[in-house]
Amino acid sequence: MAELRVVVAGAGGRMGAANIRAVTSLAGLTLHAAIDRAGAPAVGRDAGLYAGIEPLGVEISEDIEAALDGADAIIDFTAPAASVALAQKAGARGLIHVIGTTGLGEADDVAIAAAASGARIVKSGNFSMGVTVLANLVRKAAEALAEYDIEILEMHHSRKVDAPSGTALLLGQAAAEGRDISLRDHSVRVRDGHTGPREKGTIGFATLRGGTVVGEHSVIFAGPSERIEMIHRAEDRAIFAHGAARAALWAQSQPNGLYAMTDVLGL
Ligand SMILES: NC(=O)C1=CN([C@@H]2O[C@H](COP(=O)(O)OP(=O)(O)OC[C@H]3O[C@@H](n4cnc5c(N)ncnc54)[C@H](OP(=O)(O)O)[C@@H]3O)[C@@H](O)[C@H]2O)C=CC1
Ligand SMILES: O=C(O)C1=N[C@H](C(=O)O)C[C@H](O)C1
Repeated sequence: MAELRVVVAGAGGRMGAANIRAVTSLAGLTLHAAIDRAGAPAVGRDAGLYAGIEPLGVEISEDIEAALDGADAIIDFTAPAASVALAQKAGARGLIHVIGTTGLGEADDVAIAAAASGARIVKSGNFSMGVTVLANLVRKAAEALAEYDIEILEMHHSRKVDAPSGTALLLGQAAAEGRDISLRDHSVRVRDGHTGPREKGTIGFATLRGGTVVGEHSVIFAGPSERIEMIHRAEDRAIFAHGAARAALWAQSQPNGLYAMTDVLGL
């Protein structure tokens, strides 16, 4: 099979750099173009040098349409509005679109699902193998421990702009599926002041921010006289970038549609 020609979106960002390193180091992919927000400081810089590796001769560009000409796939860890716009372009051109962006609203999700009629879109709040497997374990534990209270705690670096994290919501969704309830109707995202006792059957979220933490998530099942804690600690952004690259390669042999990382891993 020919090498997959990948456009890395958000090339000037933390994940953009990790994605450039992954795409240029893994077999089966080639860096076709790198793009960033119009006017961003990375625009005009060599994508390799910006990502801390050797020069690649690929300049980070703000011209999205030119970048997509001749491309097969977009790996996109940017911002919600940018990801929706890229999904629509991927749909119009029949591309593969891997979306790692978090903080998407309901309208964004609807627009991305609509774009997937013309594209192969793989979207996940976390592209690591560890979290994808953890979500399956959480679903099973939530079902088996039907009476236990579920709390999800996450900590990320001080530059993160959305909360709860996409991963916390993904794990919450897995727990809700295990309980056969709607996460939207059962989640408690903030506690402050005189809250009263915990409402039975809810899924609580707590958010910590600070320093350079790549990403830590705990799912706590608290029952009578015992507690189970499932913890994932991300140590390097390469785990997300490698998962995204794997998703792009997997999507090559799929029909148009919207997929999750569980589909990629066959879970
Ligand atoms: N699903 C997963 O596995 C993971 C998801 N993420 C998510 O990925 C996203 C990015 O994270 P991170 O790299 O840390 O954030 P950064 O802020 O470091 O990077 C985001 C990049 O996207 C750029 N950008 C913003 N708007 C546009 C646009 N319209 N077109 C092109 N580029 C744009 C930003 O430019 P500028 O700064 O100039 O605005 C920046 O370079 C977040 O939503 C984060 O939560 C992160 C890690 C793993
Ligand atoms: O913004 C980040 O950094 C991360 N975002 C994702 C999330 O919101 O869960 C994934 C990872 O935890 C890092």
